[in-house]
This record gives sequence, C-alpha cells and structure tokens, in this order.
Amino acid sequence: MGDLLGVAVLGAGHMGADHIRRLDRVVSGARVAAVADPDLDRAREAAAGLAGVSVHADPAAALDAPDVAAVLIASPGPAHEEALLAAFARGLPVLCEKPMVPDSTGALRIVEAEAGLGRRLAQIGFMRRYDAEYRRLKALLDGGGLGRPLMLHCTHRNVSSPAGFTSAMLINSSVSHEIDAARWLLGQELTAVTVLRPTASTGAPEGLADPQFVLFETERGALVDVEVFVNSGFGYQVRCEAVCEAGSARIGDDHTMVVTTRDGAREEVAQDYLVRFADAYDRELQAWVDAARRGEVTGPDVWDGYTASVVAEAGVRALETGRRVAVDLAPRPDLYTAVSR
Ligand SMILES: NC(=O)c1ccc[n+]([C@@H]2O[C@H](COP(=O)([O-])OP(=O)(O)OC[C@H]3O[C@@H](n4cnc5c(N)ncnc54)[C@H](O)[C@@H]3O)[C@@H](O)[C@H]2O)c1
Ligand SMILES: O[C@H]1[C@H](O)[C@@H](O)[C@H](O)[C@@H](O)[C@H]1O
Repeated sequence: MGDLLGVAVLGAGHMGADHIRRLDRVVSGARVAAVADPDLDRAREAAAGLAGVSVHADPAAALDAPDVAAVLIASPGPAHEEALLAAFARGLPVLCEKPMVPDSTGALRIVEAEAGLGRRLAQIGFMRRYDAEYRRLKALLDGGGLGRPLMLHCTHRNVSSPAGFTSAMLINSSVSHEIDAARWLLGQELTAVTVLRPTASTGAPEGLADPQFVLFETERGALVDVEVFVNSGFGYQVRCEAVCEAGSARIGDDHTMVVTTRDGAREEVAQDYLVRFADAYDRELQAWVDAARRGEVTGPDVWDGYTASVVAEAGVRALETGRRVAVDLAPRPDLYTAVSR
C-alpha cells in the first residue's frame, strides 16, 4: 500500500460512492484511505469490503487519518469551502467536485487562499474536459480549420431532479458544466447572461422553473445558448454544436448500442451522468492521481471554479429579474491564466 496515493473521500453519496469504487477498482496508483460522511452508515456502506480504510463522521478527522496524502471532495456544494481550506491548511492536493463553492464570495476566498500559498493544490471536477467527444471538439476548434466560432448551441437534459433541487440550481449546479465547457472550448470569458423561462413542464415539481433557456455572451462576441431541462423524464442528454465561419461540429448525439428485435430497432438512451460520463470521470481521476504522485496539480483550476460561480450567480440574478446581467470578475492573481487549458 505504501506506494499508493492514500485518498480521503469527503461525502459518500451518489458521486462519493462512485468515486470510491473508481479509486478502488479503476484508477491505478491510488487507494481509499479514509471516508467521511455525517451519515456514518452511508460512509460505512461505501467503504465496505475495502482494506485499510478508516470511517469518520467529521471530515477533518478523515484528513488527519493515517496514510492520507490527498483529498477528494464529494460533499454538497455548500460544504466545499471549509473542506478546501482544511486541505490547503494541510498542504494536501485536492480534487473538488463542482460547484467549487456555489457563492462567488466564498469562491473568491478560495482563490485568495490558494494564491496566498503560491502554488496550485486544487483541481475542480469539470469532468467534461476529460470526455473523448468534448476533447475532439476542442482539438477541432483549436486547430482552426472551421474558422472563427460564432455560436455554441448546448442541450443539458436530466431524467429527473433530486429532492430539494431549486430553480437556481438549474444554473449553478447543472449549467455550471456548460459555463466551464464554453469557456474552455472557446478560450474566452463569458461576459453577460440572460435567462428565459418557457412554460414549466408538468413533469417538474411544483414551483420549479424547468426548463430554462440560458444565453451567454462572450468577450469576443460569440453567443452560447443552453437548453437546460432537468425533469425531461426520458434521458440524460448532453449535446453541443459549435457553429463556426467555415463549418459546424456537433457532439453528444447518443451514439450508443442499437438493439434490434422483431418489434423493431431502438437505440439505448443513457439515464444519468454516471453512464454518459463514466469514461470522463475515470480519466479525470486518473489524471489527478498521476499528477499528485508527480507532485503536480493539473486540470481545471480554482480560477475556473471561481469564474463558474460568478457567471452562475449572474445567471441566477438574470433568472430572478428577467434582465440581462453582466459578469463582473475580481482581478485574477498571477498564479492563474485567463482560461486554463
Ligand atoms: N461532476 C458531476 O457530473 C457531478 C454529478 C453529481 C454530483 N456532483 C457533485 O458532487 C457533489 C455531491 O453530489 P451527490 O449527488 O453525490 O450528493 P448526495 O446528496 O448524493 O451526497 C452527498 C453526501 O455528502 C454528505 N455530506 C453532507 N455534508 C458533508 C460534509 N460536510 N462532509 C462530508 N460529507 C458531507 C451527505 O451526508 C451525503 O451522503 C456535489 O457537489 C455535486 O454538485 C457532480
Ligand atoms: O449535480 C449534477 C451533475 O453535475 C450532473 O452532471 C448534471 O447533469 C446535473 O444536472 C447536476 O445536477
């Protein structure tokens, strides 16, 4: 076990349990050393069958457990700031699920804390950057063959939203992925946001503004539209089409298994992110572990996480006021580039 990177996983819910399985069975070079969840039964269940794992109700106790050399944060967004600061205080490399910190003031405190250390410790869990289709689209756009990008048309549909999901969360939890993907694909900051709400679906919980249509403007004049629909009822569908001056390119067309029977042919539709982005999560964690073992931190950074929180907050204000809201970013510390690659 000595050579393996010992990881403390904070939060053993949907994502935490899946990441524990991934660290144990898929990723090489790491092992789960500690698990923390205030719901101790959940922590014990997620750690069941793994050797040498301690289980804690208190996240700080997990960080201080024997053999812990890195932290994976998979608790709910509002718990991330405290967990990130605790990891920074111990000098531990950390992979933090999105949203890094949902409110922009807290997100800025994380930027300042890491910049104060003078070195990167955190990678933010924008896993689409590790998805094969997104990477192909990014390489195509960077190659320049399609010319200048003018528009991105994005679709983000979930089968259903979890209990407690609010209208704001369609933007700061779901669309946070498109915010990061658009910045990364285009290499530009998002500068303003407008949100329209069509008639809510009768399939959505009472009072939830679902679906929404979110429109972003970018610093060099491109437009990014996102249909976000978290109670579509039929599938997990994430698509993106880039329209450029010399052509267009689209990803996410559900190319999956085609099943044929005497009744006809049907294509399988992914029902959740754990299926659609399984390979992306695998690559994301492997890249994080490999970098940590080299003493490095790579991937989406704290500035990307902060920017996503500011843009999402502007989006929530746009949703609530029905107005176009400009994005206002704090000065960027030298530790970070404008949009990390
Ligand atoms: N990258 C993705 O595609 C993706 C997908 C789903 C969720 N997420 C993110 O992962 C995180 C967790 O989401 P989830 O769906 O697993 O939620 P969940 O509700 O299923 O699980 C969260 C768990 O964290 C525990 N918890 C609460 N406070 C804690 C604390 N202070 N320290 C440790 N554990 C704590 C809860 O008891 C629960 O077991 C969120 O930030 C969410 O946005 C990311
Ligand atoms: O937290 C989840 C997760 O980030 C998924 O990838 C996204 O599709 C959902 O909409 C969101 O609620």
